[in-house]
This record gives sequence, structure tokens and C-alpha cells, in this order.
Amino acid sequence: MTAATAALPLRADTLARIGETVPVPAYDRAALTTGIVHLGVGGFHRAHEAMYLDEWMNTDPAAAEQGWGICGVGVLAGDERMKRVLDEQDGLYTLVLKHPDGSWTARVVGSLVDYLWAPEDPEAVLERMADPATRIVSLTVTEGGYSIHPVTGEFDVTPAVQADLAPGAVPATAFGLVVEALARRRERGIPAFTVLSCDNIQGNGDVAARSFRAFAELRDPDLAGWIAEHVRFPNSMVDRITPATTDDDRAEIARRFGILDGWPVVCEPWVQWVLQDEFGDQGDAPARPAWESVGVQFVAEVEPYEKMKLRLLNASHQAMSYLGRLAGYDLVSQVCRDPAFAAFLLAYMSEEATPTLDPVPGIDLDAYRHSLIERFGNEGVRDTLARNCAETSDRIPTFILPVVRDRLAAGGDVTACATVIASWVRYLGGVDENGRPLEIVDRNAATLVPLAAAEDPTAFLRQDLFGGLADEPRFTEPYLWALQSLRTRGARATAAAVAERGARG
Ligand SMILES: NC(=O)c1ccc[n+]([C@@H]2O[C@H](COP(=O)([O-])OP(=O)(O)OC[C@H]3O[C@@H](n4cnc5c(N)ncnc54)[C@H](O)[C@@H]3O)[C@@H](O)[C@H]2O)c1
Ligand SMILES: O=P(O)(O)OC[C@@H](O)[C@@H](O)[C@H](O)[C@H](O)CO
Repeated sequence: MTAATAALPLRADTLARIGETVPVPAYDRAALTTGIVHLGVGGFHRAHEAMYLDEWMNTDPAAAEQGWGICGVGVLAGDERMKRVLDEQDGLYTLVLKHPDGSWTARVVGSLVDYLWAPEDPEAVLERMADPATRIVSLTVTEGGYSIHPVTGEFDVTPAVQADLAPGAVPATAFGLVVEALARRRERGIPAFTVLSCDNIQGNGDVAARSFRAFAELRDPDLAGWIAEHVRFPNSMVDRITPATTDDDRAEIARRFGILDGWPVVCEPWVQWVLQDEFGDQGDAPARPAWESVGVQFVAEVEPYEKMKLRLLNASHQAMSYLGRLAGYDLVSQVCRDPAFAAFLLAYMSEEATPTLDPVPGIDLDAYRHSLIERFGNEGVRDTLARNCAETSDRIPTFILPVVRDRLAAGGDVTACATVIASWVRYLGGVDENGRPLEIVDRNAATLVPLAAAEDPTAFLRQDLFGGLADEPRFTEPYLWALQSLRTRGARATAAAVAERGARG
């Protein structure tokens, strides 16, 4: 395919022709019924869970007969565009893997068979979740989507949650929707569905259980008791770097593969899913897809895998992003190909994060750390630092602060972690070291920006989310050092200095 003019719009009726160029679903989509409702259909769900299902149904002719098609649900107002695009494309989308050598491989994924936008039709969402055919409700609603307080770990009753708890309210949050659907199932004698969180949170299933049960408790304690008894919340470790799709991606997909796709997904080739096999009984119907036949790892204890991934991969994204942006970089691959920053990341991973991990069955942690530097360095992926700099007040408490707490408890040094927090403070200054503006995307920006600019450099650490770190000299000493170093020497030299100075305890 050479000219975009020859490209075909992606739809059910063009699929056979598109299939002459790229692999398309081998199963009969028209006959595929829904068994999973997924809340938060963004890039990641489509690169991961939906892809695994598609692969399973492509490789096992009997799989599609089990009715595991996905009905996507958009909960937020901003999901309207996804609704329009997926409706126009009959739920189909292109998944493109970007390889380190610059080549792209594409396929069309067909496991998403329907999409409902909750603000438009909440009743349809509720009835789809209450339908006995729905056996799993999965979620990728971001770290902030569980309304968990960063320090207490308790459910936060935000104004949106409060509104969903009002008598007669039409549910508008994930909590309101899921709990109302469970109430209907209980009333109708239908087994509870399994709630499967696929977000990057330590103990994501346990956290989801805490949030949904807390909401139910506030709504109706009897219902909360039924949920505690019947709803399963498996934990999982999920992994595939999936940057936001750009217009350049769309144009290139038309050029390379002849597909006009309104919202394709682009990602790295690596994919991993480690899942706890805790799915609620569904009577005669299977409780979950046979994902193990396409490489999903089912294990009894997911925690060591989650911890490894969150503290090495996701925390490294935080560790590189503010420093990298301050130094003038835009892409993850650029920072990781700079030896000073690569050394800083390896120092953070091996000296501060790894000592806090438990042994991970079957994983060589040294090889894992180096594989991360390689994955980050994949120039084809074009993951932006800006993506990882957004909503920091959710991400730092999820990925970096647990390492700080464990290190301090064990009497270890936290210089690299403190440097990451200091780089966030510098980043909130809104300009990089070359005077270029830095965009601050954080729902708490109005609080964060003035605190970062305060005369007392520890004022920033007095926020709730740091849980008392301002009074911990073993943290404030390296933090003040890093702030000063960033001011006087800049991000690159500071990163190099941390890497050179090595572990101090
Ligand atoms: N992108 C990745 O590389 C990646 C990899 C592993 C895991 N994840 C997990 O998936 C999540 C989503 O990533 P993505 O790349 O798909 O993002 P995305 O921006 O493409 O999609 C996010 C989706 O979540 C929805 N959402 C956000 N907040 C919500 C809320 N409070 N309630 C309900 N819905 C909400 C949005 O409306 C959107 O549909 C991440 O936060 C992370 O936990 C992402
Ligand atoms: O998506 P978040 O907010 O959980 O974290 C940002 C990135 O670290 C994350 O998306 C990674 O790319 C992903 O977790 C890789 O599997």
C-alpha cells in the first residue's frame, strides 16, 4: 500500500478486503455475544485484554461460542468520541506493534462488539451489566478512578460519589453503575459478576474490592454484605507500553496498511498479564476465558509481580519524565538513550527499588531491569514524557512513595527517589532549562504550583499525600540536596551525580 487515497475505512463491510493486507478476526463476529463489560476503553484495554481475547478466539475455533465478546462502556463525558468512532467502525480497530527496528505490524481486533456511553444511556449500561450473560466487569479507569485516599488508603467520598449516593440518583460514576448492577443481579437471583481491575495499582483487585464495597456499604449495608460474600476481585499485573494515538499514527496506518481508522491503537511488542485465578462461579457457564492458552500467566500470588512492575517500570517512568522534560527531551526513548539518565534509572532500580521487592518466581531481576531500559529505548514507540508527567498527584503516591516508605523503614538511602520528587517540584515551575514552557496536567495543579514555588522548600512535602515526609531528615536531606543541584547544575548533571554516588545504605 503506497497511497492514502487507496485506503479503506475500517468497518464490518470492508473487513474482507482489509484482510487481504493485514490479519483480521477469523471468528464470526456477527454471532459473538457479550460476556465482559469493560469500563474505560482507552488505548491500553484495546492493546491488552481485548487483544488477548481476540487472539484466543482466532486460535481456538470453539472459543467464540463461549460468548466472551466485550461491551465497552465510557463512563466520562470525554468518552463520547470513542463512542462515535467505534460505532462508525462496528467496534473494529487496528492494533499496531512498533518494533525497535522501525517496522510496524498490524492486525484488526474484533473482540469489542458493542460500546455504550453511560452519560447518554445509563440504563442500557446497567442492564448490560445486570444481564446474566455478563460474567466479568473489567476496568481501566486509571489510578485516580478508585477514589482511594493516598495516605489512609480509605475510600474518599468525593462530590461525584456523594451525588451517586443520593436517593433516586441515576448512577454516573463507576461505583454507582457497578453497585446498582450488582443490586439488580442480587434481586433477580443472578450470580454476581467478577470485577477485574486492570489498572496499575498494587493489589488492584483488593483496592477495587475496598472501593466498591465501601460505596455499597454507604448505599445499603445488606447489599454490601452480599457483595462481600459473592463478588470476586482478582489481582493482576498488566503490562504493555501503550502511548496515546497521534494523527501521525493514523496517517501512517493509512499509508502502510491502507486502513482509515479513526482511533487505532499503537504499542510496543512486549505484553504481559499475570492474573490471580479468582473468578466467581457462573453455574454452567465458564467463569473466565481460557486466557492461559494465549500466554496469560495464572498464579496464586500476584503481589510480587505487581510490585516488581510498578516499582521498576512505572516508577522509572516517573523517575525519568520530570528530569527528562527539564533537560529538554520530549520522548521516553531519548532520555533512555542518554547514558547519564540510563545510569540514573539503573541506580534507582537496583539500589532503591529492588531491595524493597520480594523474590519473583521465574524472574531474573537484573535481566528485567536491563530489559526495561531496552523497552524504553525503542525509538519506534514514541512514548512521550508528557504522557507520564500528567496526573502526577496520582502517580507519585502509587509508584514512588511506597518505595520511599519501605526504604526508610529498612534504614536505606532514598537519594534517587528524593531526586524524583525534587524534579517534580522543579517541573511545576512551568519552564524547562532552556526556557521552554512545560504543561502541567494535574487536577490538583492549583494547589501544587504555589506550593512548589513557596520560599520554604519543605512546604511542598507538607501535603497530605507525603504522609509526614517533611519531618523525616533522612528524606529531606537528599531532597534539599537534589533541589539545589537541579537549580545550579541542571537535571542531567544531577542524574549523573546520583548514579555516580551510588547507594549509601
Ligand atoms: N497506557 C499504558 O501503557 C498502560 C499500561 C498498563 C496499564 N495501564 C492502565 O490503564 C489505565 C488507562 O490507560 P490508557 O492508556 O488506556 O488511558 P486512556 O486515556 O487511553 O483511557 C483511559 C480511560 O479511562 C477512563 N477514565 C478515566 N478516569 C475515569 C474515572 N474516574 N471513572 C471512569 N472512567 C475513567 C477514561 O474516560 C478513558 O476511557 C492507566 O491509568 C493504567 O492504570 C495503562
Ligand atoms: O498509565 P499509568 O498512569 O498507570 O502509568 C503511566 C505509565 O507508566 C504506564 O502507562 C506504562 O506505560 C504501563 O504501565 C506499561 O505497562
